[in-house]
Amino acid sequence: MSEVAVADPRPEPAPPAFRVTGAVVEYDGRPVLDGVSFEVPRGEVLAILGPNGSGKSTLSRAMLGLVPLHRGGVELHGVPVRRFRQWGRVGYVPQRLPAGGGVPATVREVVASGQVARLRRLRLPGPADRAAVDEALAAVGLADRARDSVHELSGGQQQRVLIARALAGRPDTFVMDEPMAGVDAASQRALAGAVAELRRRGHTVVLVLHELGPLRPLIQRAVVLAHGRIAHDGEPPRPAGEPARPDHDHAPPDAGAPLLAPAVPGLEVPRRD
Ligand SMILES: Nc1ncnc2c1ncn2[C@@H]1O[C@H](COP(=O)(O)OP(=O)(O)OP(=O)(O)O)[C@@H](O)[C@H]1O
Repeated sequence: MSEVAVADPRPEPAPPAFRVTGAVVEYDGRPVLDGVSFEVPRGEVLAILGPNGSGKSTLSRAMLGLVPLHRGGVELHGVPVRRFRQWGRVGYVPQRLPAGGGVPATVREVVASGQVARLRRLRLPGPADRAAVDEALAAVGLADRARDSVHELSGGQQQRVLIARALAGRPDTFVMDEPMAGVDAASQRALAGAVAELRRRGHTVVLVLHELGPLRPLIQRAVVLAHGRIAHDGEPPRPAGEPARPDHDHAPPDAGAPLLAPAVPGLEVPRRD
């Protein structure tokens, strides 16, 4: 009897959120990324670390197609970045709020702008979109600042606005470029709470960081750059003297849970009076 080919009932494993292969970026003929290859599986919280000028920001921007590669390739969710169209799945948090050319914008307006990739053309935001903005503001502890001008906020609070803007589009893949740099302690706690919630939900988060700081317990893996190359890829580096600890995975992801106040336990938001 001849054998009949039976389709494998197991679904194809999902492609990694990011696949970077032999990435080379040059400025003025000088390589600032020099053959970088790694993958970020879906649901991983990964830190890109390294000294000043090692290429961290360049790598994070190249992962989103914001910096052209001289050689190599980047795939997002299995699609070459140049052909990738599902930008509603991706939330990018740049280092700083763009100056905005003096145009006044409220916190709520900036956060709502994060939904542009999600909203189809000519469709006005509906109640679900407004609820997503409220939820994003609450997740970073800025619900009571929604009507204020972003330019009245501290640097740390503006950083929280940028994170809320990324959350508002309800993406499942985040790239955050130094979200903790120059940020006050309350905002650091708020940001760590928001990242903890993203991890709990099983989202993919890539963070460019100078140091792990309060995010340390949340980071599952670190890629350390030196002179544009990967010097380490694995367990996050521990501070000198700290013993190795067992795997610190927490509760399994829960995609249905609300992204609300528990993300920021006991947070005190500085008031502007
Ligand atoms: N647009 C640019 N034109 C020329 N050189 C650049 C440009 N952007 C970055 N560089 C250079 O590329 C190198 C890597 O910069 P990058 O910002 O990626 O490093 P980084 O590790 O993020 O540094 P930092 O921690 O200081 O932000 C640096 O030497 C930087 O001066």
